[in-house]
Amino acid sequence: MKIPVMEIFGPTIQGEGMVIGQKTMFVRTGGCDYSCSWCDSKFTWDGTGKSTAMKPEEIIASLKEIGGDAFSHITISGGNPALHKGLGEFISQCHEQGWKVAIETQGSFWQDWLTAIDDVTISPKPPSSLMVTDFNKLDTFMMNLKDSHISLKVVVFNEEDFDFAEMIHMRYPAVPFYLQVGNDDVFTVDDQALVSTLLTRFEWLIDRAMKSTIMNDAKVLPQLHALVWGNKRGV
Ligand SMILES: C[S@@+](CC[C@H](N)C(=O)[O-])C[C@H]1O[C@@H](n2cnc3c(N)ncnc32)[C@H](O)[C@@H]1O
Ligand SMILES: Nc1nc2[nH]cc(C(=O)O)c2c(=O)[nH]1
Ligand code: SF4
Ligand SMILES: [Mg+2]
Repeated sequence: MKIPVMEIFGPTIQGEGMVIGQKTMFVRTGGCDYSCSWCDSKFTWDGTGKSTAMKPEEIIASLKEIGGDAFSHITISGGNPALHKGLGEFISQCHEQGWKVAIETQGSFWQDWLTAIDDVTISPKPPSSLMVTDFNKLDTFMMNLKDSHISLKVVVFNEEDFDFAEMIHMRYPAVPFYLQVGNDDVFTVDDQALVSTLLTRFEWLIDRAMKSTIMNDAKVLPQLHALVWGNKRGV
């Protein structure tokens, strides 16, 4: 089964969440069932980017061509990679290569292959995204992954988003929880100004989390790749 691939890149570091700093290759699929106002990867779903339909073995070959032997971890992102049934075969083939596989998804769409993933990041969307979470779907999604290595990651832009993050953490208290700084200027090429803004937002998010008794065991992180490379793609 073919998979729509927008880009394959790396090795680079995972800049976000539960395995931040991990050396990894990225496979970014096309298409999303959401349309977040501040999505930093809009080209995967707004028609401005072009995908290539690839078989699992073609993606494996491309990863080897681009990354050589200098990696052992793959991160699948998008778009929403969970829209693509064909990724199941790709994940098996990665494991046959001895690679670990991580995924970034928002928890809106289930695939049975999700239980085969080594690191699952689920990122429900706060009010500022203008998306509305279907909690029936998310509850089932979380239940299905109860024996997996998972985490929740909520992007926060404002106080209302923080309240949403607290609600999500309370709903799934046993799941490792990450707060992530929102980038509200995903097109600027002025890296210095962007980094300065992001660090100010990071400081605000740290302060806010420190005041919250609900966030006593949360982790607060920036997008490390944005601090290093700004809005550059393919890093
Ligand atoms: C581009 S999304 C792709 C995966 C999946 N659709 C999702 O949203 O989880 C990857 C991660 O980037 C986060 N993200 C997207 N736009 C962002 C922004 N402007 N600032 C901070 N994080 C952002 C998402 O919340 C998600 O955790
Ligand atoms: N370095 C790096 N880390 C990331 N973590 C999540 C990413 C994503 O776009 O899903 C991403 C990305 O695009 N680059
Ligand atoms: S769910 Fe993820 S890829 Fe889809 S629009 Fe939102 S941030 Fe972008
Ligand atoms: Mg990104």
